[in-house]
Amino acid sequence: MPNHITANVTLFSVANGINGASVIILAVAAVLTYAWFGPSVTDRPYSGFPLIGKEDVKTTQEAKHNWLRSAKSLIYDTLARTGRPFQVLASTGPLIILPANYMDEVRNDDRMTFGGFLKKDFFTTYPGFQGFRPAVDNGVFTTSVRVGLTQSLGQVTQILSAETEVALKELYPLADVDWQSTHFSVDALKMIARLSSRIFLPEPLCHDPDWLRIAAEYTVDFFAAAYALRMVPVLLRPVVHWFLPQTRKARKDVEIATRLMDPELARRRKEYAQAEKEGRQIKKPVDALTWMETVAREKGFPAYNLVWGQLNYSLGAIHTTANTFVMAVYDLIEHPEYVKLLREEIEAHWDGGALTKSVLYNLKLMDSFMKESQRLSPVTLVPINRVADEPVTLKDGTKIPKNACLGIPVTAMTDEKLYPNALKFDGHRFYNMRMQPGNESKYQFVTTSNEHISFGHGKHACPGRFFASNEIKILLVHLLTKYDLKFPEDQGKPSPLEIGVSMAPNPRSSIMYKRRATS
Ligand code: HEM
Repeated sequence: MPNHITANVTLFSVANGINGASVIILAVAAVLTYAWFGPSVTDRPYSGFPLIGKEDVKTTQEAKHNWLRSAKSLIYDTLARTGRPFQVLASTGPLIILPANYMDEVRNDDRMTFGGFLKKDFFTTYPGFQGFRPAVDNGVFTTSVRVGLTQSLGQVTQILSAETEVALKELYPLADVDWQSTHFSVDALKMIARLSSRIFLPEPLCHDPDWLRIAAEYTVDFFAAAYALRMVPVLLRPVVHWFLPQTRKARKDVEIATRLMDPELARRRKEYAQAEKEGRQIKKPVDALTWMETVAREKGFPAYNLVWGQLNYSLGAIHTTANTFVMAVYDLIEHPEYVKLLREEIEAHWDGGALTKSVLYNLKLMDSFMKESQRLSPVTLVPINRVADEPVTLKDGTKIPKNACLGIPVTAMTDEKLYPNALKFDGHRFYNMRMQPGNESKYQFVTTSNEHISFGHGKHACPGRFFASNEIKILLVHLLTKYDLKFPEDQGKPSPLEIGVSMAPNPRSSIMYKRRATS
């Protein structure tokens, strides 16, 4: 403490007859109170961008809550009115929103990084948050998805299909009975966690109920912990993160995942070391542990943490795919004419035997249907997120300060100039565009563009989208051929829960299902 302050404190305590301990307690309380309620440096808006969403509220906290409640209208209304960059106070602090026409400039510019965004927003240095460390620390995780997972798609399609059959039978077992009700988004999360784990981890670990719980829940626990910690002033986070129930839960998940995976990792290390000693080639299992281990060795990261890598697979793959799948199923129920058309398409290309990559490729109406569903119901309103690692001046003179967070929202996906009748669901939209000469690869579910950015676009476009596409198609094939679906009489298509920029199906909403007589 500087001398003059110590002197003043001493004088103050002597004058008031308060002992030293009380002064220290009072001083700590004052610092904590200031830290909690005082303005935070990280919440200070950037210069040069109008701040939207704080006009009618007094405090930063209120502005952050306003963003959580009304992100969609703040983005759409402001861009419709001004068409210009602006900033909001997101729960993470100020966030610059750039209109869609900045896409070309941002998507491949290395000065604005996706890893920087994860690092800044998700506390990757605190225990419990290690699930995003792999995506931030080095390129091993992303390369393992881009190369290992994508190249294995042919090999894993049949495994996914067989696992889907078993999972569906277990979840919806009853044959020859009337309509049953279920919370479909909860089931979908279980199914995607199970299918993805079947590919990412070896047996029997992939079926371990404790692991399956982590695979489905770590994302929720992780984001809940991040939200809770963001509400704590920056100065106090290094201490408070040890005590919040949400951060403790995330830490516990990482502990359990480590305990579950350690024996398998130790077994593999021993086996590979022995084989190397004997100069023997071994056939490694096709799973994410192998993909990450291979890339880590090639890139020179022998101490790469495969448990954290596996958690990163869950964070990236499971909720995103489950939510996209649920939205597609809701759209199917809302547009039953497509149930008939998609069943006909499946019948035309699949004999009920092995479900191959090429069968999935030929399901072009299903592909279009999924893309249309994702266009109107993306899992996030801002799929492109970056942090500027240095000051950046864009072509029109817009200056992005160093360390600023920026995002590009999905507004182009409902732009009438790009999509006639943009708000109307048209399952044939992309099928018809794809059938135009020269367009075969332009409008597939996995194709990214400035006009369809649900998987991002450019350098960081989601490398897991090919796998996600196959997983969703396999689920739809089995669901459509084996079950009839409808909404309960008293409930239409459920609206998604909108929390900030996240759009998630409401877990309380139900659908009805009935096993088809022919299945
Ligand atoms: C429907 C499901 C999915 C959606 C909607 C989705 C969406 C996204 C988005 C919006 C991005 C950021 C792109 C950008 O900034 O340009 C992204 C990145 C990424 N996704 Fe996905 N994703 C999905 C499934 C998956 C799956 C199954 C995996 C596999 C593990 C995965 C792994 C990744 C990785 C590694 C990145 C970072 C890429 C990079 O930094 O270059 N995603 N995803």
